[in-house]
Amino acid sequence: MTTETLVFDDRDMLTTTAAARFVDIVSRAQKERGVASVVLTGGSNGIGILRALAPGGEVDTSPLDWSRIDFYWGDERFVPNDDPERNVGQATEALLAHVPVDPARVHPVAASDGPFGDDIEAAAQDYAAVLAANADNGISPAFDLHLLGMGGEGHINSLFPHTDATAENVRTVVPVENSPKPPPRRITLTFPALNRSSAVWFLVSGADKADAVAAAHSGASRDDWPCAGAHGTSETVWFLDDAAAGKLSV
Ligand SMILES: O=C(O)[C@H](O)[C@@H](O)[C@H](O)[C@H](O)COP(=O)(O)O
Repeated sequence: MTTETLVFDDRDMLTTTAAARFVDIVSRAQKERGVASVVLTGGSNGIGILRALAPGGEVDTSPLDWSRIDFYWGDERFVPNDDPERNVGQATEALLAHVPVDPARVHPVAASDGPFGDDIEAAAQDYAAVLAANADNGISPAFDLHLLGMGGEGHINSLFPHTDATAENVRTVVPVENSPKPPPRRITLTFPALNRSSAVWFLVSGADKADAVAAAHSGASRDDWPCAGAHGTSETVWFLDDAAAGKLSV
């Protein structure tokens, strides 16, 4: 397993470089196995990479077959389907509506007005079942790529410091009822699901993230800094801008 830390002058270079490497990793997986699996994330950089991949964006996506990618989400806000806070809505607007994906391979988390209504536990269990149904081990897929944004206190997906979701070691998907960051109700993949990914990429910009980046690079505990607990089985890559890298010792 390799860990790489790449530092860019600005956020556009960060997302464009990550988008180009997305094309490489996904097209390689498609050559090897036919189908690739990617876990998407929200936040400005998580959506920024999708914009760079969209038609008219900065990156040549011709090596990719969009119809042979399974798309999952690392977390989702448990709000109505048409709420602009839904990560799936933002990803659809940025990319998925503009490329020929296979709708059967797009796996959104249920919304609060979806088939399980307001029952967040049932919705989380349903997403765990979706993962299990698509997994070689019957539990969780070995995703080719899991994208992550990160908050200033080190949260990734909806795994916040000192919470049950961050401590979870068995379930692959859990509900979060009182997220410190609004909206309070979310559904998130946990470390057992995240850490089965082949590649885990952090897309992080801004000086307010510098403490968390430094903590993760110096072996902090995942309970204090959840970002410190995320690793790909083949690679972990930190895509940082200068400001986010500001507290790394070189
Ligand atoms: O669910 C959320 O509230 C956000 O999606 C959040 O988790 C976001 O991904 C990070 O805070 C990074 O955001 P930026 O990329 O905008 O810094």
